[in-house]
Amino acid sequence: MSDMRTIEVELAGRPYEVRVGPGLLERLGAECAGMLRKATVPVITDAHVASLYRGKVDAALNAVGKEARWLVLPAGEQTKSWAHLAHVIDFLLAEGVDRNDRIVALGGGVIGDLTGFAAAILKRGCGFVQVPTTLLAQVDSSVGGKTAINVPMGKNLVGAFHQPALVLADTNVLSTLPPRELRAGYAEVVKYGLIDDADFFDWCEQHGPALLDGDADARIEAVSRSVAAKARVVAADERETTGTRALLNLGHTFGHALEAETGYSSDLLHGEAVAIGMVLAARYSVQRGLMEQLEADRIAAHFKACDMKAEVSELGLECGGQKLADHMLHDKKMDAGTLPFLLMRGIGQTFLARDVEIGDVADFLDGELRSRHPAD
Ligand SMILES: NC(=O)c1ccc[n+]([C@@H]2O[C@H](COP(=O)([O-])OP(=O)(O)OC[C@H]3O[C@@H](n4cnc5c(N)ncnc54)[C@H](O)[C@@H]3O)[C@@H](O)[C@H]2O)c1
Ligand SMILES: O=C(O)C(=O)C[C@@H](O)[C@H](O)[C@H](O)COP(=O)(O)O
Ligand SMILES: [Zn+2]
Repeated sequence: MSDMRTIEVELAGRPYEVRVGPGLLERLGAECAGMLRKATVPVITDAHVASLYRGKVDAALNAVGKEARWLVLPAGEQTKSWAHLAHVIDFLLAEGVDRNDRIVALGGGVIGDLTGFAAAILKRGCGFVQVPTTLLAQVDSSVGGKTAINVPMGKNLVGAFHQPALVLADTNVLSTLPPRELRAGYAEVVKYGLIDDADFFDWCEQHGPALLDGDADARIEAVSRSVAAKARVVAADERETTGTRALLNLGHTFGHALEAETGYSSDLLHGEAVAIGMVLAARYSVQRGLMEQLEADRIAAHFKACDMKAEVSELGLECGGQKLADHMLHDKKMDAGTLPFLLMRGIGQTFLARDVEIGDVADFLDGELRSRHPAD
């Protein structure tokens, strides 16, 4: 398979591989055969993914003498909940899963985050394999071991760091992903360019539209470059203690507040919120005199060129800036009453600022919620 790429996540004593390329799903059994100790393999997925890929996964496991045992959950962000976590745990216990077994998370970030969290707490931790099927999950959520559910107080507020044993990202499955989901995932691709790789942002400007239109090579390139970027950050700061991993949160303090305000509904997908959040982070950086207006305009223009929303004013929210700022107080980066914030000195120059006043962010958001930008 010449298009196959392997990226290693180098964690001391616990390294694992992320394999990226077309056709990995058909080879699922063979790719992880050495890790599957029993004849049955629990596979957690959602209803959309099951309807598309259950047959392929059954065949791939049968080919190595294994049988998939399925738990099919409803699709969507609301599934990252206490109720579904309990459902997964009860299923795994009924399946007799031991600590040394590996369970499979087949789906997008919702299934990966939920299954990963269940794996973290089942018998104090069992192994799991991530088989991400959305662009977002392939470039971001399947790698790095952040697992979580949402609670009424906020996004991902209950979870654990628990690394997968292996990640298999079959880029062919992206062909069935709805265009809106593809674009949401693409926001997290652009994020890596904005954090510390201006050349990759240039690449996104050149190849992003083709990637979204179905260019298979561009997809493999984007997934593997994104995974390599994330793997470097995770290896440097696995548990987000030094500030390095916090860079991956660019746009998320704004984004999570928008998701909370829209009730984690399908009106606003995580990646859509992050795209708008990164534009807001860039504009707030401009307002603070850190970044050139032209650079922030370039980011918003790129999302618009990809038929993505870049303006918070387009969401039609009825709240003011203070309400969004209130959601931010539940951000996991909160530290003794202050909120470290990801700001930018330019494209590829993101940093963690520790002197941001929440009231100032609320005022800035008031302006953005009402504003129409010149490129609109
Ligand atoms: N753990 C992390 O580091 C991390 C990183 C980024 C995002 N996240 C989390 O990931 C979640 C979002 O993940 P997502 O965008 O993958 O959403 P998702 O899991 O809800 O998947 C999006 C939709 O696509 C469908 N789908 C999945 N694969 C498909 C395919 N190949 N073809 C057709 N349809 C398919 C799903 O059924 C679902 O309806 C959020 O909860 C976010 O917080 C976590
Ligand atoms: O892996 C990370 O670290 C990230 O921050 C990746 C984000 O894209 C992702 O949405 C993550 O779940 C957000 O983390 P949180 O700690 O803010 O919930
Ligand atoms: Zn994210």
